[in-house]
Parts: sequence; C-alpha cells; structure tokens
Amino acid sequence: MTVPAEPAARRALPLRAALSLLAVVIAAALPLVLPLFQVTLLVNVIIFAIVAVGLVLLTGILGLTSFGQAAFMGVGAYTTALLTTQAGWSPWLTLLAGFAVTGVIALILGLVTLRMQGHYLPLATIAWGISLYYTFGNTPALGGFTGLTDIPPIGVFGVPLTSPRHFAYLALIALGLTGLGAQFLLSSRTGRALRALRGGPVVAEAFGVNPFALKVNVFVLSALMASLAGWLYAHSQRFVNPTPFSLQAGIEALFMTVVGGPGHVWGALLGSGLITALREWLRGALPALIGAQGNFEVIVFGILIILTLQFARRGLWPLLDRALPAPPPRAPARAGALPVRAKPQPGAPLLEVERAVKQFGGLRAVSDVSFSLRAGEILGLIGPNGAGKSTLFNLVTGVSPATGGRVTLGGQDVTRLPARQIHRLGVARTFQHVHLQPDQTLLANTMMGGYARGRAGLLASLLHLERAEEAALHHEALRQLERVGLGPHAHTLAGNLALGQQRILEIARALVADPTLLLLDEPAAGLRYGEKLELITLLRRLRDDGVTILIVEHDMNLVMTLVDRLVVMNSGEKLAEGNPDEIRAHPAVREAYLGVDLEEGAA
Ligand SMILES: Nc1ncnc2c1ncn2[C@@H]1O[C@H](COP(=O)(O)OP(=O)(O)OP(=O)(O)O)[C@@H](O)[C@H]1O
Repeated sequence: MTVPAEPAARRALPLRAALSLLAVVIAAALPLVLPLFQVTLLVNVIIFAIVAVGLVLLTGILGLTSFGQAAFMGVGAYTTALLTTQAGWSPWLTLLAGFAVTGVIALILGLVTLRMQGHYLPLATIAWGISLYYTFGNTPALGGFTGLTDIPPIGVFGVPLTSPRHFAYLALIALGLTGLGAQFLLSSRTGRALRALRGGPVVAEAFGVNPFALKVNVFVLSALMASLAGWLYAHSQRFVNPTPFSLQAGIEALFMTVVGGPGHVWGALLGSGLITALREWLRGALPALIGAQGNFEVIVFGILIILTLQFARRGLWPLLDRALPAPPPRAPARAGALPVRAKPQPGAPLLEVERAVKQFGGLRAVSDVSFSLRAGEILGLIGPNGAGKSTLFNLVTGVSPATGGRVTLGGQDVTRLPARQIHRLGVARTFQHVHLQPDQTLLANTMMGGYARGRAGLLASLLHLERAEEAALHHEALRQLERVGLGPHAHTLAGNLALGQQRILEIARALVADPTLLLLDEPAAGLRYGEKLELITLLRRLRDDGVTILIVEHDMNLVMTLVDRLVVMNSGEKLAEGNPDEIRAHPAVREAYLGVDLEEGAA
C-alpha cells in the first residue's frame, strides 16, 4: 500500500529536550531576577495556567466548553480562606478540604449538566458560574463582597512563604505537576478515549468507553485543578473576594486556553502568559492613549477573541510546535503479552438474530429479520442502498436498540445491552463513515482499539502508573498494524492516509480488541483492485485465526469471492439467504440487483 513517507525525526529529541530544559531553567531563574511586581504577575500567570491546563482536558480535548472554571477556583480559595482564618487549619489540610468540597460540587453539577448536548452545556456553565459568584458575595460567613482577609501564608518546612519570590517556586511546582499529569493522561488509554469521545459517543462506546462516566471524571478533574489554583491564589494574595472568580474571569481563563492552543498542555502556559502580560500592558497603555480612565482592555480582548476564533482556531502553540522537528517515535518498552480471549469452536453458534425489528417513527428500517452466524464463518450482508444493513449492524453492536426481536451472542441475550458491554463480549467493528483521529498517528489510533483490554483509570494515567499495560498495548497495536500491512507507517498521522487505507486502519484498530466477532461496514470502499485482493487475503487469514466476520459490502465481486454465506436485504426485509452460488441464482435477488453483475468473483 502506498503511504506518504514518515518525516525523519532523529534530531528532534535532543532539540525538544534541550528546549524543555531551557524552559525549566528560565522558569526557575525568573523569580530571582524579575522585579517584585513582575514576580507577582508571574505567580498570577502560573495560577491561571493551572486553570487553563484543566480547560485543555475539558474543552480542548473533550470538547466541553466551560465558562465556569473560575467559580471552581473560588471554591478552592474560599474553602482555604474560611478554614485557615476561622478554624485555624493548616493550609496543607485546607488544600485537601478544597479538593473535597470542589469535587462534591463538581460531581453534582457534572451529573446534572453533562448530559446536555450542544450549546446547552456552555449555557449551564454560565448559569452555575454566576450562581457560585453570587453565593460567595451574598454569604456573610464568607465576608460578602468584601471577602475574607488575613489569610495565613503557606509554610514549607516551617518557613512561611510570605515573599512572592518564594511563593513563585511553590506555584511553579504545582504547575509542573499539573502539566506533567495532564501530559501523562493525554498519552494514556484515558487520553485516547477522550479524543475518541470528542468525535461523538458512538466510536468511543464501540470500544468499551462509558462516555458519561468519562466526561464526569474529566469534569471533576478539571475542577480540582481550578481548586488548586484557587488555593494558591488565596495564599498568594492573602485575602479573597468574589471578583477574581466571576464569570468574566471564567471567560478569560477559557480565552487563555483558546489563544494558547486548546489541545496542548504547553498552550495553557503560553495563553496564560500572553493574556496576563497583554492585560497589564493594555491597562497602562490604553488610558494613556485615549486620555480617559476605563477598562478598555476588555474591549480589546473581545476583538482578539473574535480574531483568534476566525484566524487561529487551534491557538498559537501549534504554530510554534510546527516549527520544531516532529518528535521521534517512542520505542516500545519491553512488555508482557495481553490476555487473549478464548475463541468459540469453529461451527459453534455465535450470533443469533431473531425477528429483529427497528422502527424509526413510521419507517420500518429492519423488519422481522432473522439469521445466524457460526464461529469461523464469513457472512456477507448485502442489499441495495437503504435496505437496512447499517441499521441491522447497529442493532447487533448495541448502537441503537431493537424495537422488537432478539439478538444473542454466544447464547447470551444482548438485545438491550449498550454498545460498550457488547464490545466487551468480543464484538469489534469498523464504520461506514471512517471515524479516526486524523491528527494522531496510526499507532495511537490503533491502540484505541485496546481500550477494553486495559484497566488503568484516570488516577493511574495521571501518575503514569500504567506503563506495563501501555507497553503491552503498544506491542499489540504494532502487531495488528503489521498484520494489515500498515506496520511500516505506524508513526504517520492517520490523516495522511488515503480513505481506503483509513478503512484498513479501522480494521487494525478493531483487531487490537481481540474480537471474536468482527463487523466490517463497507471495508473495500475506496480501495484499488490490488488492495481489494490484499483485503480478501487478510480477511481469510483472520477467519483461519478464529475470527468470525460479518461484512456489509457493495462490491459484489469481492463479496462473492470472500464470503461463505450471504444474507440479502431489501426494504428492511430479508430477501434471501444462502451461499454465493445460491444467491447468484436467486430470482428475487437478481431482480433487486437489476443491472449488477452477480456472476463473477474478484479473484
Ligand atoms: N436514525 C435514523 N432515523 C430515521 N431513519 C433512519 C435512521 N437510520 C436509518 N434510517 C433509514 O432507514 C433505512 C435503512 O437505512 P440503512 O442506513 O440501514 O440502509 P443501508 O442498507 O445501510 O444503506 P446504505 O447501503 O446506503 O448504507 C433508510 O431508509 C434510512 O433513511
């Protein structure tokens, strides 16, 4: 198969490592060399960068827009302010208390709002952002709109961090840990699931992800990051009032993320630094230029938001990142093998569809269709456009539940099971319309298929404790890429592949799940003649390895050459069933396929 060559990346590692090291050295030197006022600004940049890292996960990767992160910052800030000033708690203890309070509030808000679709979710975040702001301002115990003062400094080994120069190091460590955790998370199985989920729940769920649970987890995690930022803010300012936690601050935090590059952890730092510096400069420069006092910088920010959304939707970080050589591929670490699923005996009943019905309003897309599939078979599902093939696929895979009838898999009734549970029983699929991450490598896309074979949760991913599991998945993904003929291009971006090859990549992704039953939706669309022959060879080899295949395909030559049996659908109903010779000779099928050559095979 022809795929664009991978960029050479030999020099990339030393250069990228050197630049990262330089960034760390500069960050460590800044609190010592900058004037005190600018060190205070630097602390603010770091604090908002922590909030922005949370937004990278929530908005940049997962695609959930939140205007309310500053309110979570306020929860962390007020919790520590209240408990340190009124109850004499240690700030270290109140950090944990802030996490607990923020976690509970975020969990409740997440459970209520994250089921909302489209623009309703951002509107909901505005609503609770405003509510929390007024809760801070209208609660006498929190000092109303005046706030709470005399917050004690944080002590490290008994030394109080009263100087901004010292405090900056604590903030830098907090940012470093948050950023590192987020990077680990993004390159883990959870990160891959987040990216898949951004494209809609169907793909993510087809590989075993629970979309709602994952969304809630990441929502809470990003709120905890904001809470950490609020804790730092309270102890750097030594007083709190509602203003820095308002809706406007929430919008600014989102703006920092968007400007910096919403899909990149480094973008959070870049955006926070740029916006904070710009705000300070404009606050001084604009009144002098205009000759009147006012918050003119807010107007400039509004214009900048529009320009960024218009001309640099992916933010500024990708522009810098692109100027550097691409990072070199990671060599897979030594790893043990993943557990392999026991395959049913060839010939044993595997899939049983009994009188399946799917009704869309007045349309009966699938009407009383029954067929069975035995282990080790390749069954073709064919029919003219609109016959109901994809709908039937969706019933079998749990994407949309049947209106009537029964589907059993290995004797187990799966008619009402969600897609993620059916997948865990050994069903993997490809899609009629390719669903891949074009900006991720073939390897990363393929590893997504092994989501259900991994165990590492959000915390293990954050702390990078899933190395052994990742290494095993890495090896397995490479093995499956080799198996489908894409091995040499494992580190190419999926978006660089031709559409036909992207379909083959989807097969590799499905194979990483170690399926018993593989469902292929038009896998040959877009392939050239030679590639179709390779596909036939591949699918036969898979069958010989114990994988049972159900294939929807419009290429009659390929289907007739490949399959053991066929089910033909027309207008939602089963028209015929039999081996290729029987189907070719079937009068009703010949009529439905008027004009199509059913006589010849591809090989
Ligand atoms: N979500 C839906 N809501 C309403 N109607 C639907 C929905 N999904 C499919 N249909 C309708 O059900 C019928 C069967 O569609 P389906 O996509 O299953 O056919 P198909 O055999 O896969 O066709 P093709 O080969 O063109 O992909 C069509 O009339 C289609 O418009």
